[in-house]
Amino acid sequence: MTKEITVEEVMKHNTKDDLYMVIRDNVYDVTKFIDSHPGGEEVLIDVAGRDATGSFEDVGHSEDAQDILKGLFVGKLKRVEGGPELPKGSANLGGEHHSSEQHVNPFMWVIVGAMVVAYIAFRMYFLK
Ligand code: HEM
Repeated sequence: MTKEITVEEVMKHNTKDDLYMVIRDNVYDVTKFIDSHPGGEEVLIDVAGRDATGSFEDVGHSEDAQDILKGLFVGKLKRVEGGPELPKGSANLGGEHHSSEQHVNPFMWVIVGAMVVAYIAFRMYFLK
Protein backbone atom coordinates (compact mmCIF):
# COMPACT_ATOMS: atom_id res chain seq x y z
CA MET A 1 0.00 0.00 0.00
CA THR A 2 1.19 3.51 -0.74
CA LYS A 3 2.53 5.23 2.33
CA GLU A 4 0.90 8.50 3.33
CA ILE A 5 3.20 11.20 4.63
CA THR A 6 1.95 14.27 6.47
CA VAL A 7 2.95 17.86 5.77
CA GLU A 8 4.72 18.02 9.15
CA GLU A 9 6.74 14.90 8.32
CA VAL A 10 7.84 16.27 4.93
CA MET A 11 8.90 19.56 6.51
CA LYS A 12 11.27 17.71 8.87
CA HIS A 13 13.36 16.41 5.97
CA ASN A 14 14.77 19.77 5.00
CA THR A 15 18.56 19.39 4.97
CA LYS A 16 21.12 18.28 2.39
CA ASP A 17 21.66 14.99 4.25
CA ASP A 18 17.96 14.26 4.56
CA LEU A 19 15.93 15.90 1.83
CA TYR A 20 12.30 15.32 0.89
CA MET A 21 10.35 17.35 -1.63
CA VAL A 22 6.81 17.22 -2.96
CA ILE A 23 5.91 17.32 -6.63
CA ARG A 24 2.22 17.03 -7.61
CA ASP A 25 1.35 15.69 -4.13
CA ASN A 26 3.92 12.89 -4.39
CA VAL A 27 6.69 12.82 -1.79
CA TYR A 28 10.23 12.13 -3.00
CA ASP A 29 13.37 11.35 -1.02
CA VAL A 30 15.97 13.22 -3.05
CA THR A 31 18.88 12.77 -0.59
CA LYS A 32 20.86 10.31 -2.73
CA PHE A 33 20.25 12.23 -5.96
CA ILE A 34 21.47 15.66 -4.79
CA ASP A 35 25.08 15.20 -5.90
CA SER A 36 24.12 13.98 -9.38
CA HIS A 37 21.45 16.60 -10.18
CA PRO A 38 22.44 18.34 -13.46
CA GLY A 39 20.81 21.55 -12.19
CA GLY A 40 23.06 21.60 -9.11
CA GLU A 41 22.45 20.94 -5.43
CA GLU A 42 21.57 24.51 -4.45
CA VAL A 43 18.15 24.53 -6.13
CA LEU A 44 17.24 21.23 -4.48
CA ILE A 45 18.29 22.44 -1.03
CA ASP A 46 16.17 25.58 -1.62
CA VAL A 47 13.05 23.43 -1.94
CA ALA A 48 13.97 20.91 0.80
CA GLY A 49 10.91 19.89 2.84
CA ARG A 50 8.71 21.97 0.56
CA ASP A 51 6.39 21.83 -2.44
CA ALA A 52 8.67 21.90 -5.49
CA THR A 53 5.96 21.38 -8.13
CA GLY A 54 6.26 24.91 -9.56
CA SER A 55 10.08 24.91 -9.60
CA PHE A 56 10.25 21.43 -11.15
CA GLU A 57 7.77 22.26 -13.90
CA ASP A 58 9.18 25.72 -14.68
CA VAL A 59 12.44 24.06 -15.73
CA GLY A 60 10.61 21.79 -18.21
CA HIS A 61 12.36 18.63 -17.01
CA SER A 62 12.71 15.79 -19.55
CA GLU A 63 11.25 12.26 -19.56
CA ASP A 64 14.56 11.10 -18.07
CA ALA A 65 14.01 13.41 -15.12
CA GLN A 66 10.46 12.04 -14.66
CA ASP A 67 11.90 8.50 -14.64
CA ILE A 68 14.45 9.41 -11.98
CA LEU A 69 11.58 10.87 -9.94
CA LYS A 70 9.74 7.55 -10.00
CA GLY A 71 12.76 5.90 -8.36
CA LEU A 72 12.79 8.47 -5.56
CA PHE A 73 9.09 8.12 -4.66
CA VAL A 74 8.43 7.40 -0.98
CA GLY A 75 4.71 8.13 -0.60
CA LYS A 76 1.70 10.35 -1.14
CA LEU A 77 1.32 13.66 0.64
CA LYS A 78 -1.38 13.49 3.29
CA ARG A 79 -3.24 16.77 3.55
CA VAL A 80 -5.14 17.23 6.79
CA GLU A 81 -8.05 19.65 6.70
CA GLY A 82 -7.23 22.60 8.94
CA GLY A 83 -3.63 21.33 9.19
CA PRO A 84 -0.51 23.24 8.13
CA GLU A 85 0.01 24.08 4.47
CA LEU A 86 3.19 22.80 2.87
CA PRO A 87 5.32 25.87 2.05
CA LYS A 88 6.10 26.36 -1.63
CA GLY A 89 9.74 26.01 -2.64
CA SER A 90 11.40 29.29 -3.48
CA ALA A 91 14.00 27.95 -5.91
CA ASN A 92 13.43 29.32 -9.36
CA LEU A 93 15.41 30.29 -12.40
CA GLY A 94 15.31 33.92 -11.29
CA GLY A 95 17.75 32.93 -8.56
CA GLU A 96 19.93 31.16 -11.08
CA HIS A 97 20.03 34.22 -13.34
CA HIS A 98 20.93 36.37 -10.40
CA SER A 99 23.99 34.28 -9.57
CA SER A 100 25.13 34.19 -13.20
CA GLU A 101 24.89 38.01 -13.29
CA GLN A 102 27.27 38.08 -10.38
CA HIS A 103 29.76 36.02 -12.37
CA VAL A 104 29.85 38.81 -14.96
CA ASN A 105 30.77 41.44 -12.39
CA PRO A 106 34.50 40.70 -11.91
CA PHE A 107 34.98 40.87 -15.66
CA MET A 108 33.18 44.24 -15.75
CA TRP A 109 35.64 45.60 -13.22
CA VAL A 110 38.56 44.53 -15.40
CA ILE A 111 37.10 46.54 -18.28
CA VAL A 112 36.43 49.57 -16.07
CA GLY A 113 39.98 49.32 -14.69
CA ALA A 114 41.45 49.10 -18.20
CA MET A 115 39.46 52.19 -19.23
CA VAL A 116 40.72 54.18 -16.24
CA VAL A 117 44.32 53.18 -16.98
CA ALA A 118 43.85 54.10 -20.66
CA TYR A 119 42.38 57.48 -19.65
CA ILE A 120 45.28 58.28 -17.28
CA ALA A 121 47.84 57.22 -19.90
CA PHE A 122 46.06 59.40 -22.47
CA ARG A 123 46.06 62.45 -20.12
CA MET A 124 49.72 61.98 -19.26
CA TYR A 125 50.65 61.78 -22.93
CA PHE A 126 48.85 65.06 -23.75
CA LEU A 127 49.92 66.96 -20.60
CA LYS A 128 53.59 66.49 -21.32
C1 HEM B 1 13.83 15.17 -7.55
C2 HEM B 1 13.59 16.18 -8.35
C3 HEM B 1 14.41 16.46 -9.57
C4 HEM B 1 14.95 15.60 -10.49
C5 HEM B 1 14.86 14.08 -10.52
C6 HEM B 1 15.66 16.42 -11.46
C7 HEM B 1 16.36 15.92 -12.54
C8 HEM B 1 16.99 16.69 -13.49
C9 HEM B 1 17.60 16.17 -14.70
C10 HEM B 1 17.67 14.70 -15.12
C11 HEM B 1 18.08 17.25 -15.38
C12 HEM B 1 18.81 17.23 -16.74
C13 HEM B 1 17.90 17.83 -17.81
C14 HEM B 1 16.65 17.02 -17.99
O1 HEM B 1 16.76 15.78 -18.20
O2 HEM B 1 15.56 17.61 -17.92
C15 HEM B 1 17.80 18.42 -14.60
C16 HEM B 1 18.15 19.71 -14.94
C17 HEM B 1 17.83 20.83 -14.21
N1 HEM B 1 17.13 20.88 -13.06
FE1 HEM B 1 16.33 19.31 -12.07
N2 HEM B 1 15.53 17.74 -11.12
C18 HEM B 1 14.76 17.80 -9.97
C19 HEM B 1 14.37 18.93 -9.30
C20 HEM B 1 14.68 20.21 -9.66
C21 HEM B 1 14.21 21.39 -8.97
C22 HEM B 1 13.28 21.40 -7.76
C23 HEM B 1 14.76 22.44 -9.58
C24 HEM B 1 14.55 23.86 -9.16
C25 HEM B 1 14.49 24.88 -9.95
C26 HEM B 1 15.59 21.94 -10.69
C27 HEM B 1 16.33 22.69 -11.57
C28 HEM B 1 17.01 22.20 -12.66
C29 HEM B 1 17.72 23.04 -13.61
C30 HEM B 1 17.86 24.56 -13.54
C31 HEM B 1 18.21 22.19 -14.60
C32 HEM B 1 18.97 22.59 -15.85
C33 HEM B 1 20.44 22.40 -15.72
C34 HEM B 1 21.13 22.80 -17.02
O3 HEM B 1 20.75 22.27 -18.07
O4 HEM B 1 22.03 23.63 -16.93
N3 HEM B 1 15.51 20.56 -10.70
N4 HEM B 1 17.13 18.06 -13.45
